[in-house]
Amino acid sequence: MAPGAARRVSVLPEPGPGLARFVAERAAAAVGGGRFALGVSGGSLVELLTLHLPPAVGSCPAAPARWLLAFCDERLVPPEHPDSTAGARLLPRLPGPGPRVLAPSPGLSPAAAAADYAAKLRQAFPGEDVPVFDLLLLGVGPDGHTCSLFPGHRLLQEQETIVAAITDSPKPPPERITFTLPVLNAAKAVVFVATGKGKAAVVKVCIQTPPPIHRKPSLENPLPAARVQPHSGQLYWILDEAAAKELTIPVENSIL
Ligand SMILES: O=C1O[C@H](COP(=O)(O)O)[C@@H](O)[C@H](O)[C@H]1O
Repeated sequence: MAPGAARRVSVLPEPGPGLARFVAERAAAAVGGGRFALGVSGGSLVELLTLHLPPAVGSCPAAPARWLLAFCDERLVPPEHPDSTAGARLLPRLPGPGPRVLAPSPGLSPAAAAADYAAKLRQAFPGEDVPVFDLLLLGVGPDGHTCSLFPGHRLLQEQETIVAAITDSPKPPPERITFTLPVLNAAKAVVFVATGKGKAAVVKVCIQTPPPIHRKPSLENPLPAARVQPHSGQLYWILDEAAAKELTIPVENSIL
């Protein structure tokens, strides 16, 4: 952990409703100061959100109309493709009026899509070198990737760009764009969500292996998800029992 950063690990029988309530509470707290900037990853997480977020955020002051919703990574496929996160069913299900959505523009090359999305972010976060999200919701793959940052990939070293293009993703589809670690680590709060026994081993490595603070991180270690240590924000892991089954540390049974 970065000095000063708080981390909580919660194991819930059904993470979806707890996660949705958590997002609603964060939204209600943040909109007092203006808007609620939320970043969402893809994969199983967006499916959980599609089911559980809409009923949790219908009422003011958590209402999505005051949100800025962005995608932490996106697979470069047409919006109607099942791999598209922005094209997933979440957005139409949120109660209206909907959030302001920042999504990568379809039909561009990976490099152009990354530059275009970075420009949209810069416009939405004026005056901030690195956009500071109120909350980022992230997943983790069984290999330890998060967003489209994969183990051993050179993008883990990226410090200048806020959105990077990847054309050799080991997980299909190969062309994607992704927030870089500086954006993930600038957030006020980051929540990792992992479910299922296929995530148990990587969850244990990410949560229980201390970061090698005594030396510059190598390409291989720590895993991408374990490199997310918000500088001054909070870090949460929300797990179901299967994903938590290899943990040997004390965990909480609530998130709020
Ligand atoms: O490819 C991706 O994978 C990760 C993990 O997805 P999951 O389905 O195993 O939960 C996801 O967080 C990321 O956004 C996505 O592009």
